[in-house]
Amino acid sequence: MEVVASAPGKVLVAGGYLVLERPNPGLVLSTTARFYAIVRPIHDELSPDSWAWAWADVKVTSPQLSREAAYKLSIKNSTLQLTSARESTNPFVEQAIQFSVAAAKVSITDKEKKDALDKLLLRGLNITILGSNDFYSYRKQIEARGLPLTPEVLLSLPPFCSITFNSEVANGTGEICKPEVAKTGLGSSAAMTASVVAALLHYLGAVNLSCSGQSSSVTATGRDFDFVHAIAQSAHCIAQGKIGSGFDVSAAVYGSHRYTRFSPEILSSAQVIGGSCLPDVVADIVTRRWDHEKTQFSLPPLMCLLLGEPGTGGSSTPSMVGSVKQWQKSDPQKAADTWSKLGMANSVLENQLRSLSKLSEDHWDAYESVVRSCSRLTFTKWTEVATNQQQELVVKSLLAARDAFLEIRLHMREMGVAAGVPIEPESQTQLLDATMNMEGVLLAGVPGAGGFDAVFSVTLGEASGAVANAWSSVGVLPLLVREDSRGVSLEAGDPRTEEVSTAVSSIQIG
Ligand SMILES: Nc1ncnc2c1ncn2[C@@H]1O[C@H](COP(=O)(O)OP(=O)(O)OP(=O)(O)O)[C@@H](O)[C@H]1O
Ligand SMILES: C[C@@](O)(CCOP(=O)(O)O)CC(=O)O
Repeated sequence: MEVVASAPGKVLVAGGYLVLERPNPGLVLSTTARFYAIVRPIHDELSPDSWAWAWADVKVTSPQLSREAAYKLSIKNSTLQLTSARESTNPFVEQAIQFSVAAAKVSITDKEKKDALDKLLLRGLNITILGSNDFYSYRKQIEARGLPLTPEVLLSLPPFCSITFNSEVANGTGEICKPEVAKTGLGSSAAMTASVVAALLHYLGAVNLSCSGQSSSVTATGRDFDFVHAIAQSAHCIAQGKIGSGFDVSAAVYGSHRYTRFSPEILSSAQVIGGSCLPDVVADIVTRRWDHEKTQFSLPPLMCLLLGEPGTGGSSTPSMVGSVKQWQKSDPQKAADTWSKLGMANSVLENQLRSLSKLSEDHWDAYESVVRSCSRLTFTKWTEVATNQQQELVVKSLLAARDAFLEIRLHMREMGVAAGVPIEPESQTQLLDATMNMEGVLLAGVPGAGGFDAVFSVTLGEASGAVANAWSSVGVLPLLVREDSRGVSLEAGDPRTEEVSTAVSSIQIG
């Protein structure tokens, strides 16, 4: 028996910083970048005396990092004891395993099912973790080989490539920092945690994700997704050592949506965790009223999310968040004013995108013809394409979404200047302005907390190709990632064999 579950990476297109405080929403799009967790037993058979065992074997393999960690899992407490070298461990995976096993035990109360669960655990857990290439930055290697910064070069990489580490850097005190994986900022820890939790909870029989894979996770079988979310969010916060807004975990579980954060108090018991009481902590977490909100939201049809890596790297979300919070304290009036303007502009953007989705449903022909025509024109000419009332509505909404986004960018820049952090630094402003002035570009901005690391654009029709070419020509690497609104999902098998069979069938067809 083998279970494979996957969870996507995210892009926060609006609501950065504000989403940290309830009830401000964030608009988060999930992507084609996915983490996969494969769970299977270590032992085929249970030995007759196994009922007396107190510990089960756990093996975690990360082929891309050439890492393997071995543990003993306490059947009673659901806690892990490491039996291999410390270097190969990962706090997100460890917490995901402990929380999932404890959650399965808490949720399964039937005596027979409980015995079956213990038997399954005693056969050991063999967990393999794989992350799509899109989570990692290949910019430096591409540059070092003198290759062009194009999506085609990224496409030529084998799937689930080995991951290279950033070179070791000495910090100010002269000590060498642990090398870090070069990432694209899609939320690898959240996607990884959600995929491991989903695979384990399904494998252990605590949830059934099999009927939900195809449908929108925001509405599909609510209870199972909510259960995966509560466990993944708890494990992620404990592993990370802090409680963020959680939009990354939420997107990994539910897919694209409009997110309002959970109340941090929900995790108060988990924060005072002392190994042995994990089952009590999990029992508490799963009975809490999780008050995060997720409302259906995704890009309207014929719109494309594009991401680029400018390669100037270097911003750090925690310190940017810290500086913004500091500024809120030191200048509360100005901060409240900026936040209120940002909140309004975020809401206008959301409403215009919703209107566009609605227009596409109600008047598809008008919608399609306007979007296709606008995709070939700069925004200054968009009003000229409308020839009837419905088409005018589409153009009006496109332009209003653009204006709202320009306003969001303006206030994000103001906030950056006031807080002394580069939320939309000058180099990004130039790139984003140039991008927003190209044919068929609706939006271009910095995702999430902003900074130098990444840019995104939402383009109309087929315009993304020209934007990607323009980015390549100015040294911005266009990534292969697109929006995919699916959240956690069960997979038919190991994605490495899937990739091979798809490649083989495409060769045969070709
Ligand atoms: N393919 C992989 N297999 C196993 N572990 C991985 C893999 N890729 C990344 N990791 C681990 O995942 C964790 C990512 O955590 P980190 O806090 O760096 O990410 P993040 O801030 O969520 O990422 P991002 O920059 O993508 O938003 C690290 O512990 C890293 O070692
Ligand atoms: C600043 C913040 O709102 C967004 C951070 O987003 P990202 O990790 O840069 O994608 C922080 C948060 O919501 O946890």
